[in-house]
Amino acid sequence: MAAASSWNLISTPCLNKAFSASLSCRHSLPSRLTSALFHCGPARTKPFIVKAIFDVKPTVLVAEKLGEPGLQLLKNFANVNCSYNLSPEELCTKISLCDALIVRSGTKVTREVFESSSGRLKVVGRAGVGIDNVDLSAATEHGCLVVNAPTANTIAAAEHGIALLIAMARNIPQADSSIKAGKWQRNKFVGVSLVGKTLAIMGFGKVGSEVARRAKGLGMQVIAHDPYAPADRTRAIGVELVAFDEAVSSADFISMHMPLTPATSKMFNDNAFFKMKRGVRIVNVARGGVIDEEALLRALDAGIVAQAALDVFTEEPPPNESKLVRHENVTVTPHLGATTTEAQEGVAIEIAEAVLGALKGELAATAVNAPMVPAAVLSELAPFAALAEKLGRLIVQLVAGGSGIKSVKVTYATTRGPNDLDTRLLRAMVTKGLIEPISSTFVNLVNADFIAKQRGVRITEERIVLDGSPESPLEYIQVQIANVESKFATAISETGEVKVEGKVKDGKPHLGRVGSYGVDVNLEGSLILCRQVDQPGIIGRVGSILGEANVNVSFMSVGRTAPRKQAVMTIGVDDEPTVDLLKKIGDIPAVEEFVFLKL
Ligand SMILES: NC(=O)C1=CN([C@@H]2O[C@H](COP(=O)(O)OP(=O)(O)OC[C@H]3O[C@@H](n4cnc5c(N)ncnc54)[C@H](O)[C@@H]3O)[C@@H](O)[C@H]2O)C=CC1
Ligand SMILES: O=C(O)C(=O)COP(=O)(O)O
Repeated sequence: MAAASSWNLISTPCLNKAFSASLSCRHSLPSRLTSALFHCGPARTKPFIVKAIFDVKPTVLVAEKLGEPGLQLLKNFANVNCSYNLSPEELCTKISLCDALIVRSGTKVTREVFESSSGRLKVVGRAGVGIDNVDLSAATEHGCLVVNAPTANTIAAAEHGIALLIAMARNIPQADSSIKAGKWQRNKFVGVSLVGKTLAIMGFGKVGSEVARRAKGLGMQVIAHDPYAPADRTRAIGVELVAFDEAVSSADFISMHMPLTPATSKMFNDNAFFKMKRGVRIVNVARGGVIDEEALLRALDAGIVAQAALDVFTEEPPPNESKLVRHENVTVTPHLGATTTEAQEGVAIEIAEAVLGALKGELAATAVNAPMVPAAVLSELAPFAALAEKLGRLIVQLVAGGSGIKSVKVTYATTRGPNDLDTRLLRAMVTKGLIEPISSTFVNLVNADFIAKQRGVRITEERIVLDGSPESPLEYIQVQIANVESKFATAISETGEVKVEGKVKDGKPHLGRVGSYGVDVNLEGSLILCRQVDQPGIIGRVGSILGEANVNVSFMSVGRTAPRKQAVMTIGVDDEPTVDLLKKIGDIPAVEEFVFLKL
């Protein structure tokens, strides 16, 4: 049966030259999958679009054991090739014939895998949560979507954490081995009680919070450390959010539940063990790499750590001779956190649906590097998406710190009815533009809403319906932030919000209004916005200050209320002016205020 599908991906890659070149070539593939790839622009903030038409069934390579219900779903739509235990070379060979790949934690999806796919691989499905075994940058650079199954194994992992906690505290694995070896050692295996003890949950996400709930049920005092968790979420289940040092120094038990990232890699090192209570007990069902395993061994030998229970290891499987694994105070399981019948069925269905949805061009809710949107919507909205992001990026820089951004309104002026204008992409792009300059978290189009919510930013949308031909999806987009001060008072509208408005002009994002002032500039490079008394010579003076400092002006526009009253000058600059240079502009007597903005 022929399955036709169009496939589209928006992302924000750092495009290098080689990548640009590889994106713009056409691939001639055995499955008659044709792909056309084109850029909307070279910058990392601009989306790129991938479109592929399947005229035969897509092929899905399942490289690790997946639950049967998921396999059945896949088989209804795709050719499914289950090949387990592939060597890295075998995976690279097979991948060039596959449109999607499904893995668990045991397969490393490296840059070489994406390179070997020669552009055919469109989706990688991680049948589980942690995506540290997938090279996300390489995936994005190769226009490949990565989706995961973030919810179905939460309870299994939390239950395994609790199982390890109790088994460790009561020496169950050691006692089991002892009795099977023909011994009866009732005095050797004296355990420790959990009730009343302090458990520090490191990483208060889905698994961490479920472990916390269960530990409270066991009568433990639970504290948590998570730099990104909102305090009201921890408070809701009676858990106190504390700093890292406080968590590790006051805990009797520590349980890891953060992802493995460059920031969490070897977070538990000699320094961290040094701060811990003597006799602390550690559980790790997150990732081996969050612990410096050699440091843990030292801490065990020194008696700082009394016991450890580990489901995960830096290298899996760990070397046979691993001193850590063989340590008498260490309990180990072979990465079993997600391995229950229920979780594996759930994960298989969750990942099969995500991969199939992606192959069909649907918006992927569990995308970890980029979302998918229908082809037609995407190509039509691409320039407006770039505009939306630029407006977000611009307005957030106009806000003066202190009061926090809580309420953002995005207004779309359109001739289209609600069913003919899908604004999800535009809202996500405004959000991305708003959040990225103020957040250390990487924001992609999928997590943008979530991160905004996490930061307490409410984004509302409104339409202004215009008369006219619905040929163009939008006339203009307005973004307003209420209840904040502005660094540039001119940006405050008559109704008191910081406001910017833009449109797409000649296919490019264009700024049309700042506060109540009309302006007329392309949204590219960097901008100086300057309000001055409208009088002869100001433009020339600003121009020569910039010129003398070798700052190249790309464009300039002036909007004014009335002759000789106030005017707003917008200057596009190719180079970043120094603070001293900006001060010179500010020192011009007619200049009332100015702001420098990076787009
Ligand atoms: N052993 C197993 O079989 C399983 C292991 N896992 C591991 O558990 C991890 C957590 O899973 P979920 O709870 O579903 O993910 P999640 O994304 O819901 O939670 C992760 C939490 O870690 C926090 N975090 C990030 N950086 C941190 C840092 N530097 N310090 C403290 N907290 C930090 C995040 O803010 C987030 O709240 C996964 O990334 C995966 O590696 C998950 C499922 C099964
Ligand atoms: O979901 C996760 O992050 C896990 O660690 C589970 O891994 P697995 O799918 O069992 O190899």
